[in-house]
Amino acid sequence: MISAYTGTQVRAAEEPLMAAGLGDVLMHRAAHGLAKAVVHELKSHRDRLNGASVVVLVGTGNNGGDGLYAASFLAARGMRTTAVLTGNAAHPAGLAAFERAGGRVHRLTEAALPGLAAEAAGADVVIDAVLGTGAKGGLRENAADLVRAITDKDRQGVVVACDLPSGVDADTGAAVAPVLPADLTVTFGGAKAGLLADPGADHAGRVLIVPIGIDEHLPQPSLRRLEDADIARLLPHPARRAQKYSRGVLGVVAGSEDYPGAAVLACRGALAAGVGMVRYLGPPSVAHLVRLSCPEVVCSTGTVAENRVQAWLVGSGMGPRDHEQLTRAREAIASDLPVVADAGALPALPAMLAPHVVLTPHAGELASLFQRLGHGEDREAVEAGTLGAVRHAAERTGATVLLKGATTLVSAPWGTTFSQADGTAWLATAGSGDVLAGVIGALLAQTGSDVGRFSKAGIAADGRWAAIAALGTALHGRAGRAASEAVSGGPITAGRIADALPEIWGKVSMLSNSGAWKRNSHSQPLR
Ligand SMILES: NC(=O)C1=CN([C@@H]2O[C@H](COP(=O)(O)OP(=O)(O)OC[C@H]3O[C@@H](n4cnc5c(N)ncnc54)[C@H](OP(=O)(O)O)[C@@H]3O)[C@@H](O)[C@H]2O)[C@@H](O)CC1
Ligand SMILES: Nc1ncnc2c1ncn2[C@@H]1O[C@H](COP(=O)(O)OP(=O)(O)O)[C@@H](O)[C@H]1O
Ligand SMILES: [K+]
Repeated sequence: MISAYTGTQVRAAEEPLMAAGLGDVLMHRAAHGLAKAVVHELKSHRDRLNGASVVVLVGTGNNGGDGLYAASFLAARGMRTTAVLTGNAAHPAGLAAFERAGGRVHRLTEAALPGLAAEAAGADVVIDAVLGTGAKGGLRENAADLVRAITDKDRQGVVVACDLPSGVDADTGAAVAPVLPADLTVTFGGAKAGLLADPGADHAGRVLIVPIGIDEHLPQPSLRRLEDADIARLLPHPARRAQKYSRGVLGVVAGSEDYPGAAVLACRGALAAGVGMVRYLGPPSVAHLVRLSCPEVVCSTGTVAENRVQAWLVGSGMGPRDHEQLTRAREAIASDLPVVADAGALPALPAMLAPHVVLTPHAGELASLFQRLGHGEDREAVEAGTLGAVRHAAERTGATVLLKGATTLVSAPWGTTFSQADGTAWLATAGSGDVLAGVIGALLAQTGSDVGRFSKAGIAADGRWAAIAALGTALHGRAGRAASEAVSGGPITAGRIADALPEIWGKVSMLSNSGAWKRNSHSQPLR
């Protein structure tokens, strides 16, 4: 599991060590980690480190100090290093170390700007050490002009951000332009939440976490990301004496005369994600198509209450005129069972929901939801601050909210938040969200009542709905990537995501099963 923290949390964790006089030690650890990462980047791009050119953009605070110390280590290894001081001061000890190591120092003035921008654009590495966790707002004046000038040029080398790209908010991921987009962000003490939420994640590139010895002082993370080992631990496996009902039944209320395909894709997603059975409720023409496409699905009639299931999926491919389906959706939401409420169900929600109801809007749908709730956040505002938006929506509705996008965020109403970025942009294809809703529905049906599975992984009972939604997102993303890789990185259709999912499930599960497999391979076969 990747844990991420707000800037304030990390600074508070540094506090006891600072008070013990270890501030310099922390900074040296950070700077060493940054320098090592730069060397690693350089080695993957060129044969010799000697003579490589490094330009470090330096701010007035400790972030600039990290950059200067890191650059001094690089200068000592024979690299041509230039520091551009963007403010009227710089970390004194860091600057002295840099000058001792033979680095060149330039102050950023209007006159010097074009030349320095050209040097940065031509450098093998640019280190962005202008602003870190202490920043308020975006880059000021000259520094902003310099970043614009560098961005406008054809760059040769890589950009490495020190702690976070300057202009990105460490807590929220909101960004104030201009931001120099990084290929790699080297972050200290713990990942900053803003690196795992868009638009911050857009600017961060790859993220490397450098430990600086503050782990024991870090609080509960503000944001988490499931990795392969977590997925392996959380995925359900049928007990030896399982039968289809004990494995979980998902009721699907989706599709309409206008969008029958959504029902099919939701069912395919659910079937691929290991559910014991899918029961479909909907118009006869859609049920006919579902039967033809997925003969495994049992099509039922009657009300929601008349159909026994462990979880519901409602809303995919439904419109405002699909009254019978909307009635079913409302009944499912009012039941005490876990529910995924997707697409067409979102406008039909009651004012107050509970965490076992998982809403799955994209940014546009979340903006519409806010407008119905009397809040002014439009789509642009949601996209400019996805983490704030998803948390606000969860608090306002009482539901678990999953905001879809390149980075998908899931928030429980009291703040357990997950960020998953497992997929590929090829997932942005019609029907992809229907498959995701099916996958999450299937996982709710299988694991919703299994509180122990999540508590063993450190996830509180009330946070498990968000964890299940994150788990589904992680599988969906990985399946999309695998489907695209199967066609050499080419485009995919939504159905392919479902087709690729069982193998992804199997491969990831082998991580947790490997111990048992080893034991089995040593045991004698029965004769
Ligand atoms: N604690 C430690 O020992 C460790 C800290 N570490 C490192 O320290 C970083 C945090 O350092 P920090 O607190 O000095 O803040 P930082 O992000 O450098 O910026 C604040 C400075 O910039 C200025 N400024 C503010 N806003 C601005 C703007 N919009 N545009 C321009 N300038 C602006 C503001 O001055 P002002 O002009 O407002 O008076 C202030 O001087 C952290 O991210 C990590 O890299 C690591 O080494 C681990 C050990
Ligand atoms: N650029 C992207 N990179 C990765 N995943 C994406 C990207 N854009 C969309 N997705 C994912 O694709 C799915 C699209 O869902 P949705 O917008 O509901 O599509 P539809 O309504 O057509 O089914 C979501 O899971 C979303 O997170
Ligand atoms: K920075």
